[in-house]
Amino acid sequence: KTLNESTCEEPDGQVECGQLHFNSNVSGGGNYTLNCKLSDAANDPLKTPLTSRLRSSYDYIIVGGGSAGSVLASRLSEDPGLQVLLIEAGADDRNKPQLVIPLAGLSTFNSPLDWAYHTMADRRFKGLDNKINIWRSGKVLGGGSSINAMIYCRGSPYDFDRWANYTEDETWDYRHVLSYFMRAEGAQGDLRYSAYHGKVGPLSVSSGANVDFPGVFMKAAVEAGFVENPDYNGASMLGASYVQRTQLKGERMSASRAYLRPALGRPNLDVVVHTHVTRVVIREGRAVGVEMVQSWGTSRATTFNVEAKSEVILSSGTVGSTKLLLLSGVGPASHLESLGIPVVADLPVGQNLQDHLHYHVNFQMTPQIGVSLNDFADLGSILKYITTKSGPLATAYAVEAVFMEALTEEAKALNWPHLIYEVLAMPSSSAEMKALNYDSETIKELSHRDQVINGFQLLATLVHPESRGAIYLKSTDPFEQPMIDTNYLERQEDIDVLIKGIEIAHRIAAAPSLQSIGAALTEEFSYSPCKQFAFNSSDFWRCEILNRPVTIYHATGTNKMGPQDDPTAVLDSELRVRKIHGLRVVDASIMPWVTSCNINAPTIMIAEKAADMIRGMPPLSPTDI
Ligand SMILES: Cc1cc2nc3c(=O)[nH]c(=O)nc-3n(C[C@H](O)[C@H](O)[C@H](O)COP(=O)(O)OP(=O)(O)OC[C@H]3O[C@@H](n4cnc5c(N)ncnc54)[C@H](O)[C@@H]3O)c2cc1C
Repeated sequence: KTLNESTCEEPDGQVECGQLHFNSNVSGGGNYTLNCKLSDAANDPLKTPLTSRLRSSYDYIIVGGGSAGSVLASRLSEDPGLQVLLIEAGADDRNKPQLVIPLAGLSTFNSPLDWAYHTMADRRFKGLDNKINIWRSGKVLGGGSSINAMIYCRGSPYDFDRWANYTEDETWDYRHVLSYFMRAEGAQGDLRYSAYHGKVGPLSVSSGANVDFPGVFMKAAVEAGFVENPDYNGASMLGASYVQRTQLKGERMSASRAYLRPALGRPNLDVVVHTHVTRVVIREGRAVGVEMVQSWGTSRATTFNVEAKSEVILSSGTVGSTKLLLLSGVGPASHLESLGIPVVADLPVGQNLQDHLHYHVNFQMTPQIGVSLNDFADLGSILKYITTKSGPLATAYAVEAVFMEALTEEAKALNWPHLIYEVLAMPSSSAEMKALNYDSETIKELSHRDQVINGFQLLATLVHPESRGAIYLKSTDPFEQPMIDTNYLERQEDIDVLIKGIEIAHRIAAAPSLQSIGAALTEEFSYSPCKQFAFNSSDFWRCEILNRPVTIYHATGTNKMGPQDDPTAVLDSELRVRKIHGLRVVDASIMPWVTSCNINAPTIMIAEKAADMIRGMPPLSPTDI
């Protein structure tokens, strides 16, 4: 069945455009094809492909048009006196309905719009195919913000005060960064009335439920001891809240859509896509430009060099920026020497890797309320979305509420959660487990989940991991994926927090409101690798957690900023690469510690703040509420 008419077209005739396919197998319903005419499908003057119109030099070259790069390109090009070039390895994001209809973003996984980085095998992760994780990562304008779950969460004030303390730079404290969060934000609905939210910024943030489901969860959370919190980005993070989403009127608001698109017509901003930067050119301790390879459609790859008069800014994401620094001779000397790369600066690039992991606790329930798995792809939902831009297709990948829990009195006083529960209004399925790279044996053993039509998941998330991983190069080939040693769960403390998280998830499910709708664990048995342990014992959960750790794609920290005298820091607090002139990193990799929540909002804040630093403007005045 075809539901609408398409006007979408890709400039190079590549696929991905205009159509979305929904398969509603569970309900026995048909296959639906949605041809989209999108409100944002304007004829923006994006320059594709790379042409002779490119200049030989720019004041600023930004590598990577993701969350941070989109903000920087927009803010720096506000100054008509500056020539700015933004280089993106992935595709143009316009005319792609899967990047607009919120739930449809899931279809980008393992597509050409996803770098799909493979981590190194870890023999402890027996339930994962080849014992690896696959890190989703947007290879498209907007980067992660074009494919992410759209949860808008800034983090705890303490996160930023801790950064400021460590870097000895007070402009990173909460009061200062709050001004940048607010500059970025264009709050919608009730959020507009809060003093903690920005009203006129480009990044739209919406709140409120899309399905009937979460009301009962909020009630259950309160019964289980959480306070109801109207705004986790407000006075306190802790408690149970409806999720806030980077969306406008039911459509995804990526950083590209918010920042880059309105800037595309500026004569001083050039943007190229399908163009992969292979190296930063560094001469006599100064970054003077970049080398890049362009491959467009079937055309032959071409190598170009472009010069930077002022700075090269790496916004290629935690994996991409780390890889580029290493390829350019900036990194641990012994590692670079082992690959024969001349050492330009011996710095701890790639170390301090941190990520957020979670454990899915799966529940079934009697089908009295809310949505079922069928509802996410059925004709009713599609029509609801088309007519009202709401319903299951508008959810943040089915996350409708979040509960945040601090485990100690000290953390409670700091407003600093140890655990976050994302409440997923959807039961697990083989398709989901496959996307998480569970191995076929595990999927087979858990295949009874496919029979659960009404259910939900509590994603217990470890917020402050103690374990640290690292990223290295496998070779000097710029197109080869790097080695990502996640080192997940190396520290017992991390496992202990997740076990506690599972306990609390059970407590929430035991609350009267959820019991009244028949909430029960989807499985109460030990699957093969953990059979030697009694179900529900700590050893059992430890085994489960270690067997298949699941990331929520929050890799950070590999190019951390720090104080001048700290040999573990790659950048100074103005995000300049130490020992090199004219080179900065501005993206999620700069965080010394991962924030207490999802990382898109803080990455956008970092780029907003960096734009002022780069332009030599004073920081925004602190906000005191
Ligand atoms: C599936 C998924 C779900 C997520 N859910 C959420 C969520 O709900 N809420 C939240 O806050 N965060 C979420 N995140 C995390 C968040 O979106 C990212 O951490 C954030 O986008 C990182 O921004 P960045 O600018 O550091 O990097 P990116 O946004 O990844 O940008 C890097 C850009 O650089 C480009 N690039 C890389 N290498 C090169 C090169 N050599 N040459 C040229 N270009 C290059 C990439 O293609 C990309 O466009 C999620 C992430 C994923 C993948």
